Amino acid sequence: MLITRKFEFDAGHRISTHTSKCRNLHGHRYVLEITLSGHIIADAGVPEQGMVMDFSEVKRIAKEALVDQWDHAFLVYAGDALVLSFLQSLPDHKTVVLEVQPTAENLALIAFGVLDRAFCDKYGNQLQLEHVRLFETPNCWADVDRKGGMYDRGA
Ligand SMILES: Nc1nc2c(c(=O)[nH]1)N=C([C@H](O)[C@H](O)COP(=O)(O)OP(=O)(O)OP(=O)(O)O)CN2
Ligand SMILES: [Zn+2]
Repeated sequence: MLITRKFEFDAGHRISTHTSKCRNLHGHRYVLEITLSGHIIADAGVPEQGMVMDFSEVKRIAKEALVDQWDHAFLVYAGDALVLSFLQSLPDHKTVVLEVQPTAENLALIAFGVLDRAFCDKYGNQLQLEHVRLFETPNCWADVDRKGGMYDRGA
C-alpha cells in the first residue's frame, strides 16, 4: 500500500553556475510530495488501525527532519563562496549549506536521503520511503524513486 503527503515551504537559492536568470538570488514556494509504502496496520483497537501511518505522524516526522529546516532558509552551495560569505555575515540568518548546487534534482535527492532515514520502519510494518517529488515551480519538478535506482542509501 502506498500513501502520499504533500508539504509546501519557501526557500531562497541560486544556481551559481547557471548562465541565465537562475544565477540571481531568488526564491520558490517548493512543493514536496513524499510517498511511503507499508502494510496496513490490522491490529484491532490501536490508533493506527487501518493505516500505513497516521498522516499527522507523517507530517510531524517530515517537518522535523526536513521541511522546517528548509522553510524560509537560503539553500546555498558550499562552492558558492561569494554568497556563502555574505549569508554568514548576516546575524542569525537561516542558511542551509549544501555540498551540491541547489537544483530541484539535488534537493530532491537530499530530501530522499534525509526522509529515508527518518521514516525507516517506524511502526514495524515495513514502512519505507518510496518516492519524493519536489516541485521547484508549478511547471518544473524532480522525482526520486527508490526503485528507479537513483538513490543509494550508502551515498
Ligand atoms: N534541470 C533543472 N533546470 C533548472 C533548474 C533546476 O533546478 N533543474 N532550476 C532553474 C531555476 O532555479 C528556476 O527556478 C527555474 O525557472 P524557470 O525555468 O524559469 O521555471 P518557471 O516555472 O519559473 O518558468 P516559467 O517561464 O515561468 O514557466 C532553472 N533550470
Ligand atoms: Zn530557482
